[in-house]
Amino acid sequence: MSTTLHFHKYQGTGNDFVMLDDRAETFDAADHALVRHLCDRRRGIGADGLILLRNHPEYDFEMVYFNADGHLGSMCGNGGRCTVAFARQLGVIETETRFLAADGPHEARIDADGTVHLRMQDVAGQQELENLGVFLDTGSPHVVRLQAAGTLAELNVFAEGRAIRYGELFREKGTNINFVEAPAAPGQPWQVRTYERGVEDETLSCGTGVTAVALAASQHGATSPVHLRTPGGDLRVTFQTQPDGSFQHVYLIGPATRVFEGRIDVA
Ligand SMILES: N[C@H](CCC[C@H](N)C(=O)O)C(=O)O
Repeated sequence: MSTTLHFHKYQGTGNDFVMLDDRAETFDAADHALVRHLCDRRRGIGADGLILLRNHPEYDFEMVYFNADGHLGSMCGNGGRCTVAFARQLGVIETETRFLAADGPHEARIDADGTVHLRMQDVAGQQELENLGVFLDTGSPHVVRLQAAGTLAELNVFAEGRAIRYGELFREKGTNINFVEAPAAPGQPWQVRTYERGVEDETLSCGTGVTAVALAASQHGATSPVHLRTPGGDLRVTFQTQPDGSFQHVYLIGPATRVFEGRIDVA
């Protein structure tokens, strides 16, 4: 007997997600094949990831994020903003919230124009990687690699990202890789293109990725707020740098848009 699954589709700067209202906890989170199918752009709905919104006894809701490969991911910044917008659409929250995600509690608020300010976890610091760039954990693992001026648009992010993700350093757990070009003139944004683990391809934008880029950019003279431009749109990151090199009060700020809702047949 086939059943239908009611879903919503959201996107934040072009990073897109299937959102399921799973407050009744009927979705089997161990069904990786189903998540993969729903995220399939030819046979399913199509998305970079899938998110369950669930009830939680101590928070407004819990966000359970899966990568498009069907496996539970770590934190997703664009998905986090979309989940906040979805929670408001469902009437679970109004304009401010405290919710739980894979990397711990998050606070967020929604502006009148729909912009979501999402507080990220404090970040302990960054690690130098020889001949590669820096590594930071912003809820998900990220390499930040600075590119020479004028080279980002032509870069083969898929091939270069894949080589690092499956290279010796990261093969086992994988990593996301952000390729970055510094602003050509003051007031212009940092440009970012990201290869995402779990999607195993370039996505139009990655929220934890631009967060990592903004923090890394502070070592190259960038000050909060940092403006970032991804192929899918613009984001802002604000933060405070501590004397020990850690980062606190980290916020990812940007849009979260509902695109459509529908039903899909599932076996
Ligand atoms: N797109 C997400 C990142 C998902 C993280 C995932 N790709 C992983 O590390 O497994 C974001 O906006 O932060």
